[in-house]
Amino acid sequence: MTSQSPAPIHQAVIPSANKLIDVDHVSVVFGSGSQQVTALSSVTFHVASNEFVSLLGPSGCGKSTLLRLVADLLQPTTGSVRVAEQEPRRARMQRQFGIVFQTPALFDWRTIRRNVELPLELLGTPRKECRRISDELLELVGLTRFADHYPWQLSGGMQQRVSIARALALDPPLLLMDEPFSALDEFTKEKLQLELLQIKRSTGKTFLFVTHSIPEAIFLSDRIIVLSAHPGQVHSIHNVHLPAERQSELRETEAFYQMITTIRNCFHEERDASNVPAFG
Ligand SMILES: Nc1ncnc2c1ncn2[C@@H]1O[C@H](COP(=O)(O)OP(=O)(O)OP(=O)(O)O)[C@@H](O)[C@H]1O
Repeated sequence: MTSQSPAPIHQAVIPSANKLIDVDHVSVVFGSGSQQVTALSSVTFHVASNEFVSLLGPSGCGKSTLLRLVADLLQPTTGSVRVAEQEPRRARMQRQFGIVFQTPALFDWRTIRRNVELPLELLGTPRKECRRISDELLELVGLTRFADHYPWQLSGGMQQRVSIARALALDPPLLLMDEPFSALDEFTKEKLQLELLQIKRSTGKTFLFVTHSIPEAIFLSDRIIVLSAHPGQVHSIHNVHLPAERQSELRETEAFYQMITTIRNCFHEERDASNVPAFG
């Protein structure tokens, strides 16, 4: 759907106390003069506690910019962002969220265990407590027997599991993930997607997940926010009406294919309207 005929945006009315993330008419403009880029224009959406929400869209539509706003790595030009009813800066200081980036960014000279324990160490957590928490998290991500290995001894998928465990170390209610699986092969990617859903079930965390993969967004999410580019805007918001318990077989079902078609059509409309490829 084009900016001339905006898609209906289906947002359930949620009391503000239940909005873990509240993005309200946010615009972001980078640079000035002839270098000026409007990365986001009047973007509004929320994420409720316990939801898994994906930001989906073509390269350059502003997905990472949105995640950075929520993570207090960037300020909006106009509009407001609230996380747990507070400014992102306060939310960060209160450790309301953990972040996982596309590249794991682990410290090569620290063991896996000590990478996971780093945020706890920085807070002065007693040794025994660090150990108890890292034991739990390494078990959660299936890396108990690699605790004393170093990052360079692990595969890319295992390294990304470590960065998920590290993001969970301070037990934040919210995980922000910026294309965490996009550098991995298809098999590892699908395995980690299943594991992430298992982590969501066992921890009850809330997720804001950036991806440009339609099947990934559908498999993982409760809701998908489709963004259009130039400038980045909310194109449409889709509830994913698939079973809460998701297994690999789901990817082969009619309902899954149908959802892929629905979302792909959003991008075809966008491309037809602008006459440029909408999705790389
Ligand atoms: N620091 C910056 N200075 C200038 N322009 C920027 C800056 N950061 C992002 N942009 C521009 O803002 C737009 C949105 O970028 P962003 O990285 O958020 O998109 P994206 O959807 O995450 O893309 P990708 O999927 O390729 O990572 C792009 O046009 C980008 O070039």
